[in-house]
Amino acid sequence: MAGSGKNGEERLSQLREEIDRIDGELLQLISARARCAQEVAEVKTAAGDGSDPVFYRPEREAQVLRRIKAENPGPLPSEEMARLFREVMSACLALEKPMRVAFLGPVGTFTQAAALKHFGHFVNSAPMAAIDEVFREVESRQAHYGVVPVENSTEGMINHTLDMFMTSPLKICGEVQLRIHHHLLTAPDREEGTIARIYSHQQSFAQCRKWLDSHWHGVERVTVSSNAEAARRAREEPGTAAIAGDMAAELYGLTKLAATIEDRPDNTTRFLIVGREDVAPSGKDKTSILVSMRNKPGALYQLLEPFHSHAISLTRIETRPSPTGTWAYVFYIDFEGHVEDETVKSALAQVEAEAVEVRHLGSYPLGVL
Ligand SMILES: C=C(O[C@@H]1C=C(C(=O)O)C=C[C@H]1O)C(=O)O
Repeated sequence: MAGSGKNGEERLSQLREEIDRIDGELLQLISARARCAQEVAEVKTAAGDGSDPVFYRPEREAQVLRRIKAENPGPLPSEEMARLFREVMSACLALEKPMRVAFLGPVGTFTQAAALKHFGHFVNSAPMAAIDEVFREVESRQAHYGVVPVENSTEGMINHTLDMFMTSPLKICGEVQLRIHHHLLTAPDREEGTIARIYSHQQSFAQCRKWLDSHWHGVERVTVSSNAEAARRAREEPGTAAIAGDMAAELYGLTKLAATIEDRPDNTTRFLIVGREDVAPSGKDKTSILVSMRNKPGALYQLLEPFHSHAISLTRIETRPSPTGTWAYVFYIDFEGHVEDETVKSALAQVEAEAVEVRHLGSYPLGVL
């Protein structure tokens, strides 16, 4: 039988020697890569104007990760290979100065998981109590970037985030999607029969509504400000449970009464990365704009026609009430392409001719991870 007996032992020790040799090479190669990244930072500093130079380049990172996925020979899945390289780049970048990334907290939220997925684990992630605080932290230069949720595949748009762009000067620099798995969690010593109250965030309750109705009908549901807060309470209060994700479960040492209880198996949340700089084209980009139109017949048609005639694919259009007047509206539009593309420029010029105001919220790489 393979793997047993003297031959198996010999083969194992050969393979371990081979792994040691490869690890030695990897060590040298990763170090060589890190020295290159360090030198890139020196060049950027020398070319800059003396003010805080920007080392992080979202479009370049997207290109590196896309290439890794395209050229991955296996057997590791491309997603996993990209995640490994994500961490290598994150460590290389942190050599210069670890970035500070503000996210919608507290610690243990899905937004923190999204921030670490996008930037890797070598950034300093800073929890904020509310979406507007994330924006303020970046606007006031206390953080390099911010991460906020913008839409969920089950529950729709997060209007608070959209509305921030009406007043904030920040740019969208990236997007990241996260599969959201919810669990019913309790402190390890609790009995299932003693649970009289379930805590969670309103979005998570909505994403697990059917499951809760059929399994925990009649048990009190209490909405709190985040999943992590729900987990904290479940840890402390006897007779309670929480709906939250893996990060919060781990953080508060909770056990799963039931795993992956979301009603839809493809439950996904999309997050935006906000920052102060424009992002150069990466080759596969998306653009977000905010348009306010005059309230007249055909306004929506006039807004959409230029995208159609330039064969630009719209990925989303949302309507929000305008802050300036009753029954006036602003449209949030996401479309494929970068604002530096000629077709995009031409379509936007046409929209601008008809609109009261068009604001470019950012062009950024399509999420890779
Ligand atoms: C090395 C660079 O700087 C940073 C580090 C990168 C990397 O490690 O590959 C990529 C982009 C930047 O965030 C660069 O601009 O090429």
